[in-house]
Amino acid sequence: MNNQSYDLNQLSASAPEKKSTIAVLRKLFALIAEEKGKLYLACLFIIINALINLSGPLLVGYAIDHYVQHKEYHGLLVISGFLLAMYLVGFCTSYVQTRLMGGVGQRLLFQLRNAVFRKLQELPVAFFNQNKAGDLISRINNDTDKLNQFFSQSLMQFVGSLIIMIGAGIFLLSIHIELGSAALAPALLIVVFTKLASPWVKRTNALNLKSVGGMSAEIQESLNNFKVIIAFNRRDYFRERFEQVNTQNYTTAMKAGVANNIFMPVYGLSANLGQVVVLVMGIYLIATGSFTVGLLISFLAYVNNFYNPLRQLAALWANFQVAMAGWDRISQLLALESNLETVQDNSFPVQPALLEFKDVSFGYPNGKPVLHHISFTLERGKTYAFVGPTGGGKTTTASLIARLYDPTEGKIMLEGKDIRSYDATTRATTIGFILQEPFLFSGTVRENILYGNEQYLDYTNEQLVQVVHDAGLEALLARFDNGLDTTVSNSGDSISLGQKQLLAFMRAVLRNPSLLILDEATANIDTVTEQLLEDILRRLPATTTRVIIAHRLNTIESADEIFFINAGEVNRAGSLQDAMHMLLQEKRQS
Ligand SMILES: Nc1ncnc2c1ncn2[C@@H]1O[C@H](COP(=O)(O)OP(=O)(O)OP(=O)(O)O)[C@@H](O)[C@H]1O
Repeated sequence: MNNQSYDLNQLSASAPEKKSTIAVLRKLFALIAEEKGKLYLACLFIIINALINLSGPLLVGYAIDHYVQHKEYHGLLVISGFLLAMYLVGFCTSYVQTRLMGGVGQRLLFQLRNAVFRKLQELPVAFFNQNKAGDLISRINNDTDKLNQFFSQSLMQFVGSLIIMIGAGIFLLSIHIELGSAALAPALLIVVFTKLASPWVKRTNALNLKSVGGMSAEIQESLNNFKVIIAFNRRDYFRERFEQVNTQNYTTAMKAGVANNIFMPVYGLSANLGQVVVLVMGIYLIATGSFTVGLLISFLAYVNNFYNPLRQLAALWANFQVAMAGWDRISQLLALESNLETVQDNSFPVQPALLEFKDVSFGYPNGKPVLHHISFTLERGKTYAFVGPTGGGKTTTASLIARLYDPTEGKIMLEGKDIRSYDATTRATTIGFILQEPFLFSGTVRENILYGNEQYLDYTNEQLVQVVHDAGLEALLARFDNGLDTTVSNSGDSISLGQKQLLAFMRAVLRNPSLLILDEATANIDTVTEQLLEDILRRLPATTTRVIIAHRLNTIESADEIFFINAGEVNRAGSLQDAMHMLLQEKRQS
């Protein structure tokens, strides 16, 4: 039911997206819909530029046949002046077009990165469990930039080259249909080759982007764990692993390089074939008197005008395949939907329990079941303890209460209503969760304790200190040298683990939740401070329900009820002694 896989690498392997190029381009253009005006203007300039390029050879041919051969230098000067003016206009339109498209590409990049980041924020915890941060960063940074490069640098060149090519083709056929057809014939070779080679080029680039993502994930993992690496002297091991992914990246990049350059020689060969055909046939036609020298020069220039853009198209086509491979990786991510959907629950429960598990089962995606048909209730104002052996399922149960995941079977009711019917904000204000490994943001103590709490955002430090005092948290704040202004850097790495837990505790208590879950929240705190936390917990409003997960049984002495969680079951333990007994007796089976 809710065991959807979010592993992007697995998804791409099992269901490679098959979308037409036009459909993809349409989707991308929709992202920059407000840039339409600029796109049209850039298109207009590129058309002007193409027309200038196309009319050049015709004028040159005309000048040779009418002025050079008859030695009419005035006419020649006029045509030369005209050509110069045209090329200057061409320079200006080309410059403006490049600037316009540079902006469009950057805005597309901006929109894409926003869209990907927004999507990341919508996705459930299961998604982050199954994907490596480094690979996601690579998708946001690297893959989106491939699209930017195509849009800002290649797209208009692509359009321009196409127009010049089509125009030159038309001129060639209209000047002399037989000679024109002969000149264009080698282009068929290109069409067939492009059709055959493109899927391979795209695939090779996709593999390369994937290995860039893999390398980024490897770097991220070793940077995150550098302390363990140094402490265990595992530098060699990580160096080897990095060398492995780097070698893989090198190999895929080399293959992508070959693939991206494969079009160039074939296109060059066709262009040369075209020139040779025209030269041979053209000289023959001049000899038979059915063609002029001026026309042959114009003709050769148009053959150039046809094949040069084609050569450019070879490079641009490769860029396009890279961009499409990048887009596939981005669109896989954008297509994911959170499986934590919101449901309607219009019931009006009378005096419901604060929280109820109704026949709940749960297992992680691709993992074994963790909870089997669990039912229990949590009443308002009571303190509950979850105990059990390591890996027994305590954190999983707490994560289900906070709706980090949905049950695979059964229902969880919050205040008598399906927990899935609450919006994320209401749920987060009702349920406070202090995680086993609290995460802090770089900033100050103030910013961290007000994280996700709109209520006190506008308070001055003095007012906030008063709030902290009223909540009985002042002794905790005193553990930080500069109080609210103490700097927390490196995502909390600059302070001790115990201090991190204190901050997470303050953050949760200040939100005044109806249900506060503490998952091993005091594991790194000294006994005196722990006593302090217990006092603070006791002073929470009488209606606040507390769920304490702890291995140290003394921390749960004050619990009203103890649940023993193990082997997929949740059982009432009765007293602390019972819990102790169960812990000693039970072998972990889950
Ligand atoms: N993100 C995850 N993906 C897959 N399996 C997981 C995940 N988190 C936990 N598990 C598995 O679920 C089971 C229960 O884990 P859980 O963290 O709930 O245990 P716990 O009782 O809280 O343990 P501890 O006391 O060590 O914190 C374990 O077998 C664990 O391996």
